[in-house]
Amino acid sequence: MQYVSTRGSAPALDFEGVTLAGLASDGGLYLPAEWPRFSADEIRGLRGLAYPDLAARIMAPFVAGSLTEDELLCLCHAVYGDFGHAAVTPLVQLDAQHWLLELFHGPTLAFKDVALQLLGRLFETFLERRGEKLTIVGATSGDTGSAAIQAVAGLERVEIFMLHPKGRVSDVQRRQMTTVRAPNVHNLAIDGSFDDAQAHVKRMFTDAEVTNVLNLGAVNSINWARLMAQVVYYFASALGLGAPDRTVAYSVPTGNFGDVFAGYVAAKMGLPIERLIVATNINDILYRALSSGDYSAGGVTPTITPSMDIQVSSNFERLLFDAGERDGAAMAEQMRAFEASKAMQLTNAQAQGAAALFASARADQVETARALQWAWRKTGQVIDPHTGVGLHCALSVAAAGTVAPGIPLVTLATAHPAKFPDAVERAIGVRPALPSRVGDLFGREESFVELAGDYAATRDYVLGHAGNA
Ligand SMILES: Cc1ncc(COP(=O)(O)O)c(C=O)c1O
Ligand SMILES: N[C@@H](CCOP(=O)(O)O)C(=O)O
Repeated sequence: MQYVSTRGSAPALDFEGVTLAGLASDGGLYLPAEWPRFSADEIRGLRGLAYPDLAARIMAPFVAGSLTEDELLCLCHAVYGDFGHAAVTPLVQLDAQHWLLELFHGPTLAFKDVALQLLGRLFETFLERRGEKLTIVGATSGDTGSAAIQAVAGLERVEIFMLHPKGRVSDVQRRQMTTVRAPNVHNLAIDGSFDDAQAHVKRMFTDAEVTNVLNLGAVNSINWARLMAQVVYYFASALGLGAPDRTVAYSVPTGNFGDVFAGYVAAKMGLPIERLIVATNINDILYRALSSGDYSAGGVTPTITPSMDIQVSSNFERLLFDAGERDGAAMAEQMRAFEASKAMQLTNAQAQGAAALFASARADQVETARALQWAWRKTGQVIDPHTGVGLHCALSVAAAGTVAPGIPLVTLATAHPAKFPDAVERAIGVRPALPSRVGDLFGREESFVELAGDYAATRDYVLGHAGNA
């Protein structure tokens, strides 16, 4: 399988190449040159497989040429054998139409573990093979950071610098990052928003001062391998609900557009997905883009769903490229203009391509709290606020008839409620406890460095400390 950049001028790479490269050298994001496709019969043949076996079958076409089927299967068993639930990503029924897909049974209690546990092992495999080392720079609004650090802490060939916006992640999220003591882990709290942190990270990949001395890698969803691993749970859940003989719709709490783009990939591969609901909080650039074509970033307002406090959604570029005409030069121009003005209008082809599968809804903080109350009172489920945004949007699109009553509507439960205990307790009066597998998070000492919000501060810190672990 070959991968091409959304901006058209970076070299095409194989799976090993894109996994280690992260961002393309032209600033674009890698996508498969073409989508592998499963027929309805082939999808039917996947029914009943255990999650690790299913994962290996779904991901096989994407890794072809870089991993053998046996190597991939071995990795999948090693990664998914260790989750806190035998089904890895279990479905929970809420009522006749609504379901939750629980994605938080990994070690750091959010959906990020599903992909990052695999990515850590892919790094080890490929770096060992090449005899190379990798300096990872990442940005997090809370969950990617903890999952990535957990996945790579202690690895000999990897060093990680993780940027989070100071004071804008939950205490549990911050402690999951800053209490990990490993010589290859650096936590940086920057003045600014997640968008600022993500912009610094992307800029480093195209800054020759950095790339001339460091072999940079990415753990954010700019790394294709992240999205590839997330495609699997769309297949697992849809198969469980009757696919391919029944269509399924999904409501996906969205920030960087990675998780919902994985659903788009599943649909491209032949999974019958009725609709993908892009569920946003009040930082609603994606809601505006998908409902009116206006993709313009305002300031970021902090909310009770901090992981989705994002206004520049990295992976939206992948959709614009693929749903438009896969024209790298035009995409590069469109993104250059957006980076300068922070505003863009979708082309007709992009808007129509997106409208075929996506719908969008938004939830403010009151609506989010009401969704938590609905889940608790009607079904006894304690859900996290990000899942609450997804559930509010699922309930509202179902009420509006956008998804017909006979079609199962699955809300992705992207984090464990105990990651956001204050917001959950305020909404339903119940304080969720951390599962014991997280250990004594509040008894451990924290360590992180505080940096100013400008790019130079981050770049200089990374250049000054890389390799000094
Ligand atoms: C708990 C949670 N829900 C939802 C999201 C949004 O996912 P995505 O950035 O893939 O759109 C995130 C952050 O990525 C998250 O951490
Ligand atoms: N919500 C995310 C933001 C980064 O998203 P990613 O999927 O691109 O890594 C987080 O928790 O850090």
